[in-house]
Amino acid sequence: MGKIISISNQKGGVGKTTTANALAVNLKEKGYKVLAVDLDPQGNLSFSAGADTDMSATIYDVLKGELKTQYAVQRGTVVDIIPANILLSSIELEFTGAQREFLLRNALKPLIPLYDYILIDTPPALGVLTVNAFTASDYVLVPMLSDIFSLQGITQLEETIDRVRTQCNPDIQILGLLLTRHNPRTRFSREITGTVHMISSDLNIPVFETFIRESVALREAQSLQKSILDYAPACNAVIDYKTFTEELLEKGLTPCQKARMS
Ligand SMILES: Nc1ncnc2c1ncn2[C@@H]1O[C@H](COP(=O)(O)OP(=O)(O)OP(=O)(O)O)[C@@H](O)[C@H]1O
Repeated sequence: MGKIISISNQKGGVGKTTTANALAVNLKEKGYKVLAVDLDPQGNLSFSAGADTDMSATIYDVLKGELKTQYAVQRGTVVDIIPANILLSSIELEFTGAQREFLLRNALKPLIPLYDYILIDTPPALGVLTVNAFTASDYVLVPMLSDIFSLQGITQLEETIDRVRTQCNPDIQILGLLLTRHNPRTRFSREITGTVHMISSDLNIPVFETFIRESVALREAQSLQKSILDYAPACNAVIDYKTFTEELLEKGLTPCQKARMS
């Protein structure tokens, strides 16, 4: 049975999409069957994975109940993906009924036996889409920048996850905080890292030992819709994401049973 992981932080531009893409590529490289789900109306993960978002079905059609989930899966240039486009932004207004938090969870159920990992890229907000992602997920992974604004949002994120745990998904676990675009050599970064550790121990959320350094090659690979492992295997951030994937797997993120190959 596949494990579902939301990559989430309500702050924008902290590396959610990049982490979803990099983790998907690395897990696939290790032989796992991986599905990426773009739940961000900006559709950046869909673009970087080489998915078509104009003519093909998207997660919006699935959540509206107009299409079986399987039919929205595309074989992207990087991994299998259910894409998103801007239409998804109307979900907040369109879905006002009871049980609306469970739409994604119900939609993904038939795919769980087919994949080892399902990675959900969430939008930079704590609205109905993110709550749907948390309700569907076994785990949440929180990328963050080493800056003060990122720190301020962590408590609010933790409260939202707590609320989902109480109301919709008692099993959800926070995997930890992943520092992205991090430069440990500046004094400021070191100071912030100290504060991150303080907050994380207050909230009982681990910080990953691996952090991700800044590498322009990541941006290039995304804009060329290429796998980061093919495009720039030796660049710092790509090496860091590989190490991070190992750390994640070592810390117990193993699927219950390898998915059957389709
Ligand atoms: N380690 C890195 N090195 C260099 N650039 C990076 C790195 N991580 C992310 N970026 C770049 O930073 C920008 C924001 O990253 P990304 O889109 O992954 O953030 P996000 O949290 O998903 O954003 P949003 O909240 O808008 O969805 C992108 O242009 C991405 O290519």
